[in-house]
Amino acid sequence: MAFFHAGPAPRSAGPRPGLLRDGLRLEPGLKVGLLGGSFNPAHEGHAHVAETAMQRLGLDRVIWLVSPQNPLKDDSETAPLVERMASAREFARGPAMVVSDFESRVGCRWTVDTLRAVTARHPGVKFVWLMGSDNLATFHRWRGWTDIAAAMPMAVIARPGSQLQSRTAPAARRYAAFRVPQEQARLLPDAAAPAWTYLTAPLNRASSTAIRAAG
Ligand SMILES: Nc1ncnc2c1ncn2[C@@H]1O[C@H](COP(=O)(O)OP(=O)(O)OP(=O)(O)O)[C@@H](O)[C@H]1O
Ligand SMILES: O=C(O)c1ccc[n+]([C@@H]2O[C@H](COP(=O)([O-])O)[C@@H](O)[C@H]2O)c1
Repeated sequence: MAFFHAGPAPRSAGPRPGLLRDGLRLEPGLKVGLLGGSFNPAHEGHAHVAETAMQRLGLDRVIWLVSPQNPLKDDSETAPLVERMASAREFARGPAMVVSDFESRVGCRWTVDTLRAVTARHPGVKFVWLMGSDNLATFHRWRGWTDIAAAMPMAVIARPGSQLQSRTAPAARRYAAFRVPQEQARLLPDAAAPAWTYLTAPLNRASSTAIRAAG
């Protein structure tokens, strides 16, 4: 199957830059996971999330969206974007993983804006938002969180230390009726938002905070 079509973007996509550089575009119908993160630095936990989602959801691609700055985190500890892009590339192994500076190029910091920009630029692509369960626990504090949930289906990957808290979080309760059992996770990319699933993969303990503390 051809994943990418090289050449000019179609008229319907407009002239605006998309998730990929170099004149490449994502074919309509592709199932694409979006893994937003600070990657400060990247680590095996990110590869674990991306690979788990790829396998369990049957994704064609996972795009690692390197955030210019998490709006809820202190920026004094954030390494320059070029360093975090390079770090993400070290762990995003294989042709199905793509590291993107889209948010920096289009000037988005808030995920709700990013998802609007992404879906407008890539009509017909089946996107799924990916995140660890620590982020589900605090998801209700994100700007426009109900709009994010309405923008595309979401897959949450279990992370040590946040599993119980995330399962009882306001977002989990609000969208309980739209939860797809993990045994049926392959249906998620074709499901209508706010469908979501919670994947209890084997756990991975890696964290950027621990790496920074050790370094
Ligand atoms: N070990 C892990 N297991 C599950 N999800 C993870 C893991 N590590 C990171 N994630 C998820 O990957 C995404 C990007 O994470 P991020 O770049 O913030 O790394 P982090 O290790 O959480 O960083 P920090 O410790 O600085 O907060 C988030 O959705 C986060 O929940
Ligand atoms: O938009 C928000 O309100 C918001 C609040 C917290 C985190 N995010 C996004 O969540 C993703 C994971 O962030 P992080 O720092 O945990 O890697 C990343 O894409 C952030 O931009 C987004």
